[in-house]
Amino acid sequence: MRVPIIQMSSTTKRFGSQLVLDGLDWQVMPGQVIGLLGRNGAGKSTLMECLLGLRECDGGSVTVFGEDVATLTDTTRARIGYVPQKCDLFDWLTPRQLLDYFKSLYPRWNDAKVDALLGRWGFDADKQGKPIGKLSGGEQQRLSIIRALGPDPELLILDEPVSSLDPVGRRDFLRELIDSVIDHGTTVVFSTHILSDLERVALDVAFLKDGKIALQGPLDALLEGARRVTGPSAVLDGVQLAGEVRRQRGGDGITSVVTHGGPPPAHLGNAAGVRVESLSLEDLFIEVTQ
Ligand SMILES: Nc1ncnc2c1ncn2[C@@H]1O[C@H](COP(=O)(O)OP(=O)(O)OP(=O)(O)O)[C@@H](O)[C@H]1O
Repeated sequence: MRVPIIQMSSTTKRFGSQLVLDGLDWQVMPGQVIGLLGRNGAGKSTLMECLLGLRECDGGSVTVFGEDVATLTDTTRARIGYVPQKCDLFDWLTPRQLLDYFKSLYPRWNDAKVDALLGRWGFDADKQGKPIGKLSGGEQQRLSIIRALGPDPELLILDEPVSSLDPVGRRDFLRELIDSVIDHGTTVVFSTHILSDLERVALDVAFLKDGKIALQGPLDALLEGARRVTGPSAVLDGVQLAGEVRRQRGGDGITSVVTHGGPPPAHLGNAAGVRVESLSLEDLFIEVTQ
């Protein structure tokens, strides 16, 4: 039996009176590559911090590699790579000193990969000797990614890893992710607002809404099945479509239904006044997170 790498059960997290994670249930299986989507403030970073044990939850349980995150062993921590949304690097160290420091903390460290990435991502000798605080935001983000990849993690958690990167940096990062991370069976959870990046990399997408995973599935299947069916309320009301995401009845007698279950039955699709449109990932994002 395959055991989930991440298991969140009835996970709750509040900040004061604000409920951010609301009894969230989520499983991530070995080798899954999941794009985590949600509006600003939906709780993606909070979810990631909770699943890494960096934030204490208020209720429920979170296990990673079968261990309670509140008491993760060093051995298990060493199997996880994390790129936070805000760079958490030590400003006064140089990139080389930072990487040497992290190398000393991990039982396994891939020098060849780190050196190759430093070379390919513009860290010449000068830059490797410059205090991190004096690097640009994008350079710091690249370094944060290299640091996370150094120990060849089995689980990689990426919180908007490309937000400061220029298009070339994003392309380089995505290539690295596809060629040497995903192809090696690493389990990846990453959040991004750049949907075109996600379409290149993610095999699955999960939408976070109202503190829960509102919808999750293989990206291809979701896109293949996503439709907006609009038509007279008299025709659409009372008919439940497969995979309904949202249903809206306008005051003008028109009902709009968003589904991820493919086209509606032919008799409905061909009914007078009924229009069926395929949806892009952006459309689906807007509809699911509305
Ligand atoms: N330390 C904190 N103290 C109080 N509120 C917090 C804290 N961290 C996050 N929040 C609140 O929790 C909510 C979720 O924040 P979070 O950063 O997890 O969202 P997000 O989905 O990652 O957003 P974005 O897409 O903008 O990065 C927000 O409303 C935020 O204001």
